[in-house]
Amino acid sequence: MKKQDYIKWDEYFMGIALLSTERSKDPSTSVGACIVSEDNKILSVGYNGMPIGCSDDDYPWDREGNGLDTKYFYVCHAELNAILNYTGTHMKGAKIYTTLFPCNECTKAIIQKGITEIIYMCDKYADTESVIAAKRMLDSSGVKYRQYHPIGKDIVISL
Ligand SMILES: O=c1ccn([C@H]2C[C@H](O)[C@@H](COP(=O)(O)O)O2)c(=O)[nH]1
Ligand SMILES: [Zn+2]
Repeated sequence: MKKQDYIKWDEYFMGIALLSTERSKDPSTSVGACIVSEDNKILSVGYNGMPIGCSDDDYPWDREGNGLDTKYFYVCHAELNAILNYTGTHMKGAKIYTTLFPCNECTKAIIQKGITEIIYMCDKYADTESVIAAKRMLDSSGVKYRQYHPIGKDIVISL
């Protein structure tokens, strides 16, 4: 008889998005994303981080202060990184698993690449204009989104 306690696709891909957050250097919000084809093949992954050549040690991670001294002008978002990291030809009909609901800028890129479903974990910025705008664009373009609800299974990875 086959093993019964295997994880389903949602747990597998959200698990990879969650593992990707472990690469983020953001001290307040680590985000991970995993893009998956229609037939459940992983196309790309990403996390929020500074652009190539912009040292994690030289650029700010602050949330507040003078705009140029905060992270917001510099950090590349997880979903955008996952899209940019993809080396294949197309991602039409793909799904994106992300640990945080995408902002309006990531949402534009998601729509333009032909991704048709967003599975997100946390929506802590639901009340912000960015996420309200994101949902408006998703609704207009017919991109589905649904929240992932953890099943309460702990998986320990010993490294
Ligand atoms: O779509 C998104 C929105 C935000 N992020 C990243 C950008 C920042 O590194 C953090 C948010 O930091 P706060 O301190 O919570 O403001 O999340 C992202 O990757 N994708
Ligand atoms: Zn974003």
